[in-house]
Amino acid sequence: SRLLRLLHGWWEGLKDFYSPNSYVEIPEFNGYCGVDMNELYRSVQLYLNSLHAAVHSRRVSVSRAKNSSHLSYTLAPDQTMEDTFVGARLWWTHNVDSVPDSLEEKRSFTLKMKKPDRTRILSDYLDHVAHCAEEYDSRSRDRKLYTNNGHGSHDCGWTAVPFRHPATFSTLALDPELMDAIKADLESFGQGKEFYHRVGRAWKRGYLLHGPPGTGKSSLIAAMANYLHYDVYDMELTKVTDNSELRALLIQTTNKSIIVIEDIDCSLDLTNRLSKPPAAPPRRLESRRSVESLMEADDSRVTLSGLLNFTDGLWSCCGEERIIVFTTNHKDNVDPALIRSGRMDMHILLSTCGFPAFKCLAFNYLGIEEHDLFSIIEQSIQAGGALTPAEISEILIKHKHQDHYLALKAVVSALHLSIVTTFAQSDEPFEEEEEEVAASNKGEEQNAVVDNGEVVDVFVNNPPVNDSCVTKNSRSLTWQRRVRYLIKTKRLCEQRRLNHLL
Ligand SMILES: Nc1ncnc2c1ncn2[C@@H]1O[C@H](COP(=O)(O)OP(=O)(O)OP(=O)(O)O)[C@@H](O)[C@H]1O
Ligand SMILES: [Mg+2]
Repeated sequence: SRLLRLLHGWWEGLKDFYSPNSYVEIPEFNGYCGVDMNELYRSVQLYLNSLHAAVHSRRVSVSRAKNSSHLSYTLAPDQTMEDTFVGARLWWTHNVDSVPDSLEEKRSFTLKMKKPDRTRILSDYLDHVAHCAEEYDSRSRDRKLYTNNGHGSHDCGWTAVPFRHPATFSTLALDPELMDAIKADLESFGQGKEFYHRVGRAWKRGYLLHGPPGTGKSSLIAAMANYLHYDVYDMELTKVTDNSELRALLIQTTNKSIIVIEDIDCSLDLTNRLSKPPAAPPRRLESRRSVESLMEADDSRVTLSGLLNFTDGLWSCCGEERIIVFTTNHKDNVDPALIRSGRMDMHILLSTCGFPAFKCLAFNYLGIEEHDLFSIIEQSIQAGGALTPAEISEILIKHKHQDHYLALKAVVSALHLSIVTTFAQSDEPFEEEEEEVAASNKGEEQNAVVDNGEVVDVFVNNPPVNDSCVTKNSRSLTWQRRVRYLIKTKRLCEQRRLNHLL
């Protein structure tokens, strides 16, 4: 049998010598006994999957992992698929051999190419394969949403569920300039590997999202995760018992992930650092460090300094491609140390809906890009109508089976109510000129006032929906004046009523 093997070897060598082709084998496992997984094998598998051309070859194996939403295609055993690279043609074959006396199989890919191509392109081609595979893996893998629900131990503090939030940048109603800025920032972060290494910074970035409830902070986080194909770690700070648990949680997070701490000002008493009673003077010559750690030991909760270490201490660099996002409704309540630049690199204010953002919502919810009422809505927003995207989407959902006119009219009413409420709460004096305009504009409103004094409600329930109420000079100003006039009348009515009561 030794002779046979020798002859076989010679025969193969001879064949190789005269064959115009060259072959490269990529086994699934390294070494003879096969214990180490060969990374390249997996890359080739992903690469062929990414080409999707595998689907066109005669036989493919299709599989789906449990809970996954993606099908994965692989070449069936002994099937061949063709690829091209810088003008060369290459053929991949998947080999599956059964191992004698065992249930296991020996798998490998064979790459066939013309002999001259081997020296010319092989190493570039394999780099290309690895690169495409990595890209494909990060795009197609199922992402996870992790949370520290308090049941986990230090070994595994996170529990995961599939992350399938549908928010994307195209469904998000945002000021277009802000949206572009955020996207550009995320993109340059995602491609910044070399940059961060070159300048000696940890490859991470912090975003502070602030703004009133319902302006899309959580939705933006989901859109960011979907945009970059990152996992999300939703950290519930109140469930973390102490700083060391915080660190343990940090270490367990994977690369390419967003770590979120919502309502940062509510989850931690961030003033504790400033309002802490002065520590008793150290009795002996203790080092400053140990005094600090004693102070922290007092309250075994997570402290501000623990959180600062979390965001940019040495341990925060234990991985790469991390984004940390804090959200808050009141930026002023957050300790400045926590959000100084370098920790939170970009501060994003999400506020009430501007007109472009409204148009985006109207398109998403009603499927319309233009409508007669749009100009009225634009004017009302300019005149100070402030509704959050959440409030507007709520109105649009409520009316989604009705006429577009009714839905938009409801938005106009809500905007006017918000203007009226804001103005009514302020006690800005009216200017002379406005008084005059108001006087000259007396009309239906006056009648309404005479009726019962609830002029504002009349106005709000019957918003003027065409240009008839707008003078020719300046639309938005007239709107504002009109509203202010009404408020003034309402204030007067209230005053009269109060006087009457007195
Ligand atoms: N900018 C937006 N674009 C589209 N939809 C939005 C936007 N903002 C809010 N919404 C809608 O309003 C709902 C609430 O938004 P979200 O949870 O993102 O607000 P939030 O800012 O995180 O509020 P909170 O401060 O209360 O956590 C979402 O379900 C979303 O559909
Ligand atoms: Mg939220």
